[in-house]
Amino acid sequence: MDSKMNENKHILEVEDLRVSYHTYAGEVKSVRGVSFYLEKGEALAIVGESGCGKSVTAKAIMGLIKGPQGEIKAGSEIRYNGNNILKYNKNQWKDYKGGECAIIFQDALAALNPTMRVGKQIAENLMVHKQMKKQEAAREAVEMLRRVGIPEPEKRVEQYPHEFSGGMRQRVMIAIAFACDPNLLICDEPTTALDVTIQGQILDIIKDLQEKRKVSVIMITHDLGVVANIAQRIAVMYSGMIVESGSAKDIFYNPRHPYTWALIQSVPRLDLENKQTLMSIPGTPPDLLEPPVGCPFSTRCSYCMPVCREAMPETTDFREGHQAACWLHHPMAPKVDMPDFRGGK
Ligand SMILES: Nc1ncnc2c1ncn2[C@@H]1O[C@H](COP(=O)(O)OP(=O)(O)OP(=O)(O)O)[C@@H](O)[C@H]1O
Repeated sequence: MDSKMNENKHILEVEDLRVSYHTYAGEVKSVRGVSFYLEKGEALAIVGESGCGKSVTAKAIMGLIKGPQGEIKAGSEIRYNGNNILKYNKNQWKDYKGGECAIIFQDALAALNPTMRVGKQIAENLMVHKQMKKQEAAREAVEMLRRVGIPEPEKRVEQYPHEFSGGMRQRVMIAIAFACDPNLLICDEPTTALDVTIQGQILDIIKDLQEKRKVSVIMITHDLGVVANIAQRIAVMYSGMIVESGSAKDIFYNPRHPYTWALIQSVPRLDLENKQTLMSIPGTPPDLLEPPVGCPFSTRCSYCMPVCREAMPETTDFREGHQAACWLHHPMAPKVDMPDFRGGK
């Protein structure tokens, strides 16, 4: 990737990110050479099963990997508007974390301050990041709650987080995140704990704010179904690596990695009506204490060839921006029948 050429287009470029945790059991290699970019104003989804390194990647971008247990390996780069944030000094981190990027976690109750009324929590952000006066910030806090769909916001600003339902608390988190007016928003499983109807409402709010404010979004989820309407591009993660990435259309209709095939077959598709059999992926992901030398998916892959257990596959480029790391795409690999995901009625 030519970083200079893309500096104006890409708000974020992650290159060869490697993150480990040092535990009593040994070194957990949580993220093992992840590279991706995020264009200004776009929404990118990072999708994969639990434990594949999605949250650790998000934490690295937010500067939340703490030593001595957590270590970002030398050679990793996270460039925000062209500058490697891993080389930031204290003040640069403060500006970046305070005003440039925000994160929405799955567990809103843990992320909110239980001792402070929600209106005050939003207003404080507005006072710090938008230099508003107290009264103006209090008025704007009401407006922000209204914008994220909280009824009777004038009353609700006076309440504490425990007085809100799960879905309403998630809306408060979104309001707080947007109060900083971020250019980059990371949503880490923002709807996982919520029921399906509320999930849809929360995703709509994020999508609406993203489009109106031209915020660049990274949406992290284990559920491919969640990203279909929100993400323009998708990166599929497995065992600390990105195994496939491309436009949402490429990933849903023309996926090239057997893990993506398995993921898609585990998500219900409305356009296939009753023609689809849902599958779960047999087996478990590899232990990140001792990741395999070959393709990490080889132990669960029904297309596995002997070479897959011996060496990591190279990345193959397909259509523009669509890549997958799988030996099946080597020009000399035996031809196999790939599943057809074009679907439709
Ligand atoms: N503080 C930590 N100490 C030790 N290991 C950790 C720590 N945080 C994460 N890990 C390990 O790093 C790996 C990746 O974890 P991560 O939380 O990024 O997964 P994930 O894909 O976000 O899954 P989930 O959705 O379940 O959080 C896992 O094996 C996890 O056990």
